Amino acid sequence: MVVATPNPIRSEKIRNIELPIIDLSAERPEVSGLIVRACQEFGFFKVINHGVSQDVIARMESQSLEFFAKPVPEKQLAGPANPHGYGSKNIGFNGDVGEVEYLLLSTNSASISQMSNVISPHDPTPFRYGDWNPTRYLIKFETDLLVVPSISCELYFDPKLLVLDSSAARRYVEAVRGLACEILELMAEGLWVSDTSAFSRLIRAADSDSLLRLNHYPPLTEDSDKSPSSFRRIGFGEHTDPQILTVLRSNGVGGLQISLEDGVWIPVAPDSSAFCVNVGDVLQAMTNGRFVSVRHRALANSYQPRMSMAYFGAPSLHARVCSPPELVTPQRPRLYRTFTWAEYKKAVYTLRLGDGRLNIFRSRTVDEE
Ligand SMILES: C=C1C[C@]23C[C@@]1(O)CC[C@H]2[C@@]12CC[C@H](O)[C@@](C)(C(=O)O1)[C@H]2[C@@H]3C(=O)O
Ligand SMILES: O=C(O)CCC(=O)C(=O)O
Ligand SMILES: [Fe+2]
Repeated sequence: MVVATPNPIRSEKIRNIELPIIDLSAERPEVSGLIVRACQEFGFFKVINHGVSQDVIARMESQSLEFFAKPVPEKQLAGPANPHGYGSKNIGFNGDVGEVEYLLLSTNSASISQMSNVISPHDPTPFRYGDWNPTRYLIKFETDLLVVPSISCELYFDPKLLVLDSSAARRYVEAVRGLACEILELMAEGLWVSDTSAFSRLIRAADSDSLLRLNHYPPLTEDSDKSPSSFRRIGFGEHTDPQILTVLRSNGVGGLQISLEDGVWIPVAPDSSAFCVNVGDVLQAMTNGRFVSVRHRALANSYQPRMSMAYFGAPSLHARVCSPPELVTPQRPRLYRTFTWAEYKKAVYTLRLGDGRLNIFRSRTVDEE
């Protein structure tokens, strides 16, 4: 007798709620008020009229598509993800898996431009510094794909970024970082924090630890198991984003879901004119719990490939995370102790994808501070 196993995803409750869509071209006080409300209620919202040029987005999307369309052995030259680089199915270092392949890149502009200076298509003697190292990386300039040895030298750089046209990636990162800073300043204004750069300053820092992640969720293949249980697959399991703010775009294929109450998932409709923005753990801590870092996940579509591009705005490793004074009051005592992003990141990478980490940083009692 064949016993049908219920698909855990299918039996979950799904509720259709439209996330707030905030028009950034509206009046500033109105926009900041709407953003604050969305971050308190949902931790997620969409922005339209965001000012990021369609051309910058289109170039980055086509780079991303081009990368994922390459044969696996070529993509693997940019791996393994440790944590930066190309990864497939394995997420992080603690056994998490999903139906996703990805490229995780540091956005540290100093390191990118150092590398571009070292390897320049117009420079007849491109490799000027350091000793040769046998590791091979894919380096792409304009339309040429070269496989060259990387160099190990005292300058820090992330050669894996160069699997993409570095100018497309740099422009995209600059544009989304600008958008993230604008949103963080609107948040500070809406919360009546007098230092309106208190949040944005952290991701503007030249040594900020921000990341760009390109995710590709392949559909089922011709020879895949077509039983009902294989139809809706977990692409990226449930988690919260550890950083300050995430700015995400996807192609027209849905899959992102957020969880507001236990067991109820809310699908986020794909929208090519919008960016989806969400509060990260560090912003929950910095707002002293006013804003919520909400659990979310991505399902892989059975028929169409989903692609998403996420910018994670993070502080620099040594930056201290604490709430501005206006957000700590006798009625709302400090919820989290001060910590550095390096400390938090260490906890993130020690734990599993779905583990909560902010609780480790809760203030014990006000007296202990
Ligand atoms: C399993 C893991 C992957 C992750 C680091 C972690 O140990 C727990 C958090 C994961 C996450 C989720 C949001 C981002 O995609 C990410 C880059 C991050 O900062 O935290 C990933 C990490 C990763 O894939 O390296
Ligand atoms: O692909 C998506 O829509 C979500 C990806 C995500 O949550 C992440 O990369 O942290
Ligand atoms: Fe996420």
